[in-house]
Amino acid sequence: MPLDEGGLILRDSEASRAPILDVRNVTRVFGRGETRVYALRGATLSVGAGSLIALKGRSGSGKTTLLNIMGALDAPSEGAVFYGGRDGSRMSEQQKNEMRKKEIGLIFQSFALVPYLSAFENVELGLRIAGAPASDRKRLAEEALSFVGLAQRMHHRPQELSGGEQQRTAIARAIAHKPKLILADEPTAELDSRMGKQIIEVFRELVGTLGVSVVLTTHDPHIMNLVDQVHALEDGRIGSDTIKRV
Ligand SMILES: Nc1ncnc2c1ncn2[C@@H]1O[C@H](COP(=O)(O)OP(=O)(O)OP(=O)(O)O)[C@@H](O)[C@H]1O
Repeated sequence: MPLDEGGLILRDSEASRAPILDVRNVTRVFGRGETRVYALRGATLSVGAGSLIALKGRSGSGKTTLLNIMGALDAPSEGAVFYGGRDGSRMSEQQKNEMRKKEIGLIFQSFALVPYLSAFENVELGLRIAGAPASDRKRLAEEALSFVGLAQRMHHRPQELSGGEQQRTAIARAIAHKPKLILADEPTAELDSRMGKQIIEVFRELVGTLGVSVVLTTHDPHIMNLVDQVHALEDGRIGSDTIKRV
């Protein structure tokens, strides 16, 4: 019987059946008194293995807050989050850090690449932070950059790459350590529609070939047509117009 890091004992069948991420009735409140803001009010979402999911919603609807909680960068005020069956509230900060480094890949809108490092060096730095052994880093970085179609451009710095290539470098950095879950906050917002579509194709291939799950936020209706599920956030709730395509 596997003993998970949070100390919960799971039966084999339960462990394999558990969604990779389960957000249950999560409320997140910021501030106190008159400045109190409910960023999430009872949001529930389950992410199965190998799914490509979009979160949509107007500005301030709680998308980034939900993504941060999914990535264990933030914790709910009420409700529960289970990471692969592990109850987040029973995990220490160190356990969450380890999980984040090994099991989750984060991609931000602004790419967050180090400007004076090449694409390869940016990905290698990410692997170093994730604790990948030195002997594996070169191979893993090259594999990830080839996967996103940057084998020929990996020794260029971000400023010598197009917006789409920079975003693909950020994806390579997020996938190089082979996480189970990728969380991407508006990954296509700064790209034109053709490049945005290419990025979704990279995610689609990750989901199809490696069984990774991707949750992204977007305002773009074209992107929503390309994913498996679209969940609408409205005033901190996951609304009834959730569309499921699978
Ligand atoms: N650290 C914080 N302190 C106080 N209020 C916050 C904090 N983070 C978010 N909020 C508030 O919570 C609400 C939800 O914010 P969030 O960033 O999750 O929305 P969003 O849907 O991602 O918006 P956008 O599309 O503009 O990025 C907003 O009203 C925001 O002002």
